[in-house]
Amino acid sequence: MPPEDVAPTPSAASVPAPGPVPVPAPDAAHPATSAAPALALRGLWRRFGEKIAVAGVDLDVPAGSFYGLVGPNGAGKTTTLSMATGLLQPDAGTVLVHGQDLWASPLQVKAMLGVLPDGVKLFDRLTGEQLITYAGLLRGLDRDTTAERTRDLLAAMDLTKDAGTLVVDYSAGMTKKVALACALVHVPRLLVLDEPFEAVDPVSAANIRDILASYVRSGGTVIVSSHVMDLVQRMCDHVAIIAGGHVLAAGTVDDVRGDASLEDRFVDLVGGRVSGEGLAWLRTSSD
Ligand SMILES: Nc1ncnc2c1ncn2[C@@H]1O[C@H](COP(=O)(O)OP(=O)(O)OP(=O)(O)O)[C@@H](O)[C@H]1O
Repeated sequence: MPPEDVAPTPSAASVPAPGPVPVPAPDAAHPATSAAPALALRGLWRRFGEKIAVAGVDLDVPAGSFYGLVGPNGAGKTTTLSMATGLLQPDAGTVLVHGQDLWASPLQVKAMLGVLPDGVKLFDRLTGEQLITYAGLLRGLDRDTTAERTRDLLAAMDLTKDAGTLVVDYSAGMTKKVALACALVHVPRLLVLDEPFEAVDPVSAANIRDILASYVRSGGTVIVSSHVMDLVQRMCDHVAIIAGGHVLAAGTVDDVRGDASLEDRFVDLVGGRVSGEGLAWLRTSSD
């Protein structure tokens, strides 16, 4: 949905139920302070040794948008999102979240963020219920609110029956879902999700999409990275295509894809298709 089509902020109770739980409206928890983009990246650079992972990324994510970040393996998506969320210091550039400089005021800015990082270790010797509770209390919620939201989030993620299981014993998809619950519990203004649907079953993925769509309708902003072009085309209203640490295209999904599908546009821009001819030895029959 383009930001201009975002409905006026409804109360949490009037948002269509995303699965079993109504997610509190982000703007109820964080009154709007400005019309600045939810996220503005300016001249972001990051090098690892000789490897330049991110080479001058500029990006504006409009407030109230559902923004997809796509790119081939090694494009720099995770590095960009890590710098955008305070997990990795940029070599150069600025990160503004709702107009505030993240690296200048990390504590204030991080209070507005909910982050599902890729590959960051969780406190997995806690149960799922304990981990969400810990995230809520760490974010300054009171015990009653934390308990209520933990229960709702466990239900929304289809984890109620596994609430007492240690996270270390969760499957990959269950781990992703409990980490997403931790990112949501304090009702951030900006949710940054690195490959949130990876390893998640189709029913849970549909429930999560509903939760995120409802969150956006109620005034929040979501950024997701994904390799599933069809999903991004259907779910997101904006998209950026990144390759080699650069933004190749960014804007509304319709503007970026033009008359083609997002996948075709992606392949056109990024290139890299190879024929299987070099793998002649892989054929199983002799003809
Ligand atoms: N900690 C690190 N040390 C060295 N190189 C790194 C490190 N993190 C990332 N890189 C390199 O930076 C580049 C960008 O990596 P990044 O993880 O940001 O890509 P990505 O777009 O998220 O990829 P994928 O889609 O495969 O997850 C890659 O070449 C990667 O090898």
